[in-house]
Parts: sequence; C-alpha cells; structure tokens
Amino acid sequence: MRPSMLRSMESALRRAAGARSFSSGAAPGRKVAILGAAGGIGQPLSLLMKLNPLVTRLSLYDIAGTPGVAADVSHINTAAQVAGFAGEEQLGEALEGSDIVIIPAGVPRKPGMTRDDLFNINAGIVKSLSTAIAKYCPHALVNMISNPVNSTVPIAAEVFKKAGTYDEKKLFGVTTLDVIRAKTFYAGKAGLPVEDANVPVVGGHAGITILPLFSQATPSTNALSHEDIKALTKRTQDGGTEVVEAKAGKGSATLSMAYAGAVFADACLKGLNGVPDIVECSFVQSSITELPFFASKVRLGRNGVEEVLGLGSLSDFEKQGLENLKPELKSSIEKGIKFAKEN
Ligand SMILES: NC(=O)c1ccc[n+]([C@@H]2O[C@H](COP(=O)([O-])OP(=O)(O)OC[C@H]3O[C@@H](n4cnc5c(N)ncnc54)[C@H](O)[C@@H]3O)[C@@H](O)[C@H]2O)c1
Ligand SMILES: O=C(O)C[C@H](O)C(=O)O
Repeated sequence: MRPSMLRSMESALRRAAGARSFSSGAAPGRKVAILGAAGGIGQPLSLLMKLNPLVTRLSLYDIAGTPGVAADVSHINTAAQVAGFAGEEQLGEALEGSDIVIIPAGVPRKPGMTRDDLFNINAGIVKSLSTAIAKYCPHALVNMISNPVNSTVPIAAEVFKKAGTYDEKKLFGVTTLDVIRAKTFYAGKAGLPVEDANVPVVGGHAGITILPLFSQATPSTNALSHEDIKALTKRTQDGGTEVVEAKAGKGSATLSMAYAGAVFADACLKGLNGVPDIVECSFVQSSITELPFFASKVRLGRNGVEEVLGLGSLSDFEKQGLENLKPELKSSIEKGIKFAKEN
C-alpha cells in the first residue's frame, strides 16, 4: 500500500472515531474501558477507540483473549496507553479510574432468535459487570451495547440503585446503530449525500420498539412516498435481523456496531470535556413518555445527560408507531427490573 494511501486511510479512521473536530490539546486525559473487548464488536471497537485522540488510557477486558487484542492494538502509533485484562480477578483493575465503560459483553443472536431470547444469558453477565462498575468506577458513564438493550439498561439501573451509586445521567443504552442505519437507508432511497443525512430514532432497540422519525429527517425531501417511508421504517426496525440472517449463524452486526459504539463514546467524551451542543439519540431514563426508559435525542455534557430532548412533532404514522411500541417496551423494561430485583 502506498504511504499516501495509508495516511488517508488513517485520517479517515480517525474521523470515523471522532466525527466532530475537537482540539485534543485542550482535552483532559480520559480512560475508557471496554468489557467484552475480545469479541466480534469488542475488537474493532478497541481499534476505533485507540484511534480516538480524546482517549489517553484504553482498558480492554474480557473473560479471555484480551492480552492478545491489547498487544495487537497497542502497537498502533496513537497516544492512548492500552492495557489488557482477562478474568474476573482482573476486572477491578480494568475498571478503576474509568471515565466511560462500554459494554459489548454477551452472546449475539443466531437466525430465528429475537433479542429477548438472549435475556437468560446476557442479563446475568450485565448484572455482574454492573456490580463491578458500582464498586470500582461508580462515577463512570456506562454505554450499554449488550442485548436486549431494552432490558439490560433497566438491569444496570437497578444494580446501581441497590449499590447506592445510581445516577440516571450516566447510564446509556447505545441505539446509535439504529440512527446510522436510518441515515444510510434514507439517504440511499432519497438520493441524498449520506454524510449530510440525519434521522432521529426513538423508542427502544428491538423490532417495532425502534421508531425512526423520517418526518424529521434532514435534509428534507419530497422524493419519498408514504409507501417508501413505511418500507424505510420496516428496514430500519429489521436492520439487525438483516445482518443476523446474512451472517447465517456467525453472529450479528459487529463492524457497523463497533463504528456506532465509537461514534457514541466519542460524543460522550466530547460532552465530558465540555464541548457544547453534542446531541445523540440514546435509551436513557426518561419522562418524555409514561415509560421510565426511552430512546430519544439527548444533549450530552460534563455530567453525562444534560437534557433529554422531547419527541418533536410526529406524523400520524409515527404517532401510531409510538402507541404500538409502548406495550412491548414496557414489558421488556419490567422484565429487566424484575430480574435485577430477584437475583
Ligand atoms: N446495541 C446494539 O445496537 C447492538 C448491536 C450489535 C450487537 N449487540 C449485542 O452486543 C453483544 C455482543 O455481540 P458480539 O457480536 O460482540 O458477540 P461476541 O460473542 O462476538 O462477543 C462477546 C464477548 O463478550 C465476552 N463475554 C462474555 N461474558 C463476559 C463477561 N462476563 N465479562 C466480559 N466479557 C464477557 C465474550 O468472551 C466475547 O468475547 C450481543 O449481546 C449483541 O446482541 C448490540
Ligand atoms: O440484531 C441484533 O441482534 C444485534 C443488534 O441489536 C443490531 O441491531 O444489529
């Protein structure tokens, strides 16, 4: 590969990991821990976070395999100091001093499964990792990727409440992949430049609980019919399943999820560093509907969530989608809370 090609690839990757520009000279040191760092998402996410100039320490934890991932990633000539931790006895050290903990630990879907089918295994994993976070880095922002997000976020909240460390501003379900898919599908269908497209996605992160608001998409367009919007909505809701089926038993989205996780963590880092007007969609504690957790646009700041933004005006189709999703989202949230209370 030519050196010029390498340089442009490196700067593209850096842009991917830090989508908005920020003077890293002024930024304080930040430690990011990734739990599940040896997995399908964990490895490329580790790479992208190593490329993020706002990260000074990168802590890679998994039950096994992290020394190799850490050694590999550590050879990249960027500032972040990388350390690998394997096994429960090293979890405390991995977490201590973290500003952000990203959790892609747990099993992924196979064809024919729903995200809720992962509950029995992933609920326990998330509960034990959250218990360790409460003990070793109770003030960290937590970016929850492990599915089913609609239940794992409430589980983490309950664990933190029990430990007396819960701060609703610091717990996030990562729904960025839904936004990324909605932007890609919308721009493709409307014939717009994908890098300009933006689409808020609200609700939750499973099937019909994923509600893209194409009526608020920018740039706006007259090119899409109601049938187009219905089809785009369905494709966004089924985006995860599209990848699970294409991978045919070899897991779910990993590369696009790593990118989405890196975009969201970068937004959190910028918020922590006081960069103004950082807005991303995320599944957070919320009072914008009657449900206790809900994904919507959130303004990020020095303490995590600075403001949960409202839904804005919805089309009749979106209003119906909102009503349709509430029972499923409510029961997934309640399932998570019940699990955490009983275990
Ligand atoms: N939020 C989203 O949009 C989104 C997108 C894609 C995938 N996911 C979810 O992310 C999770 C991970 O997916 P993947 O494809 O990376 O799976 P994977 O099986 O490739 O990797 C998971 C990793 O978690 C590790 N792990 C298991 N138990 C652990 C524990 N107690 N502590 C630390 N690490 C542990 C495993 O060793 C493995 O390395 C799945 O639950 C998947 O459904 C979420
Ligand atoms: O679909 C999955 O199981 C993984 C993830 O939630 C996704 O949206 O890709």
